[in-house]
Amino acid sequence: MKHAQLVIGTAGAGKSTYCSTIMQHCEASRRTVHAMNLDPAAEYLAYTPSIDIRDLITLEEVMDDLRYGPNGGLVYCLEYLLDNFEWMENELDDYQDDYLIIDCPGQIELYTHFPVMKDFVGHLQRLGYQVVVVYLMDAQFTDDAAKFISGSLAALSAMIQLELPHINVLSKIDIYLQRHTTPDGTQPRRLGRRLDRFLNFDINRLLTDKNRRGDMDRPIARSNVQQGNFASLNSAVARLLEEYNMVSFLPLDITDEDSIELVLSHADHAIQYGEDLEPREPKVRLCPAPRPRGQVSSRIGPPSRRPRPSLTLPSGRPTRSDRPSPAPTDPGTRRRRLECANLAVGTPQYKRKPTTDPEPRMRRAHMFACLLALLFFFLHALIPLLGAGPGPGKGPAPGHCGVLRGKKRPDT
Ligand SMILES: Nc1nc2c(ncn2[C@@H]2O[C@H](COP(=O)(O)OP(=O)(O)OP(=O)(O)O)[C@@H](O)[C@H]2O)c(=O)[nH]1
Repeated sequence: MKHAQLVIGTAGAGKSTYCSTIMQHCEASRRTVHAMNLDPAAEYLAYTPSIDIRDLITLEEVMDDLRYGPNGGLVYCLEYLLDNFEWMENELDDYQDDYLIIDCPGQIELYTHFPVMKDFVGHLQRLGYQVVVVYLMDAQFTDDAAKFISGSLAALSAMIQLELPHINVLSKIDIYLQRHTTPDGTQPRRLGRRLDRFLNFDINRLLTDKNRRGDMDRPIARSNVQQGNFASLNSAVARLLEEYNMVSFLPLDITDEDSIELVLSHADHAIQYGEDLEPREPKVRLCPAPRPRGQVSSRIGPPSRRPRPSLTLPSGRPTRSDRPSPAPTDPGTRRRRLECANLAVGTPQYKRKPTTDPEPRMRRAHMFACLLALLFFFLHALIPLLGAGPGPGKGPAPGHCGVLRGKKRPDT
């Protein structure tokens, strides 16, 4: 199974930064990920792409040669890519089984109006790729409820147009937190709750909350949502999105490893990444030599499963480097744990023999049943002879002396 993330979003939302952040994060956890740049106008990228549309065509060439404007030129470049998709197939051949992160251009109409991106995804799917869309929206959109609603509608529009598993991400949370932090380093008490309303699209609260001065440095601007000619339309659209639970967001703070992991794990889950991976064989020798105390290889053990982080606000959480390292374990305990781990993965030399072999037990039960049957048979055969005495019609044959029980043989 092949997997890919299609990273889209408004211009400057942080798509390239997201790609580079995810790549670094995966590299650190020894996961192979390759980036593909689909922006023919990109001048600077924060990562090194393995596949780059600029190797095929650039916006500059199109604008110079065909005298197109930047937006028309961009659409032309992507259509040119689709017309020459064999080039892309050749490029993809080098990364057959790898996870791809595809950095897309920032023109939102490519996902909401034109069919080019949908066709591009169709080609990928024909090659066997499972694709998830990661839609990025800048956290500064939360400053204004109207802006936020229109950004959410754009996300919804892309979701409907592309018809793919879809994740919405509120990017640049680090900047958002910084902006709301006072010079003495404290954050307003309501900051988390305020952000939560956007993440869960609790627009009802956004529209009805009183913006008391002093609650926030920057109160949510609601004026253009609740006033003017479009107040009812705005409210209706917002309530529709909220009631049908169509849009929600994950926070992304690129300075917080847990936040990055949260977004990545949602994306992985959406395309079932990792479910077809074979658990790696532990590297253990068949007849392990006794290890000196305290030298236990930490690589041995069952394949570790990353705990799925809960969907909580990243603010104020310690980063991975801040967390205290676990207390050292004594070598004896570690050895016992290692043995347990090896038992759990069924390493041959540690396979425990069943304490009782089932075969002899079965045989014994079988013999016992036979004996019982024989005894039963003999009892049935002997009882009439021994106990019953001559009954009517069952007496000894004439001339037979018989056995007279309890009676003396009459003297003759
Ligand atoms: N502090 C911070 N800066 C960010 C973050 N994401 C992006 N930026 C900055 O925002 C600017 C734009 O980011 P890009 O990653 O180039 O955005 P983009 O969406 O790829 O831009 P286009 O491709 O032009 O649409 C750059 O200066 C980044 O350094 C973030 O999470 N935190």
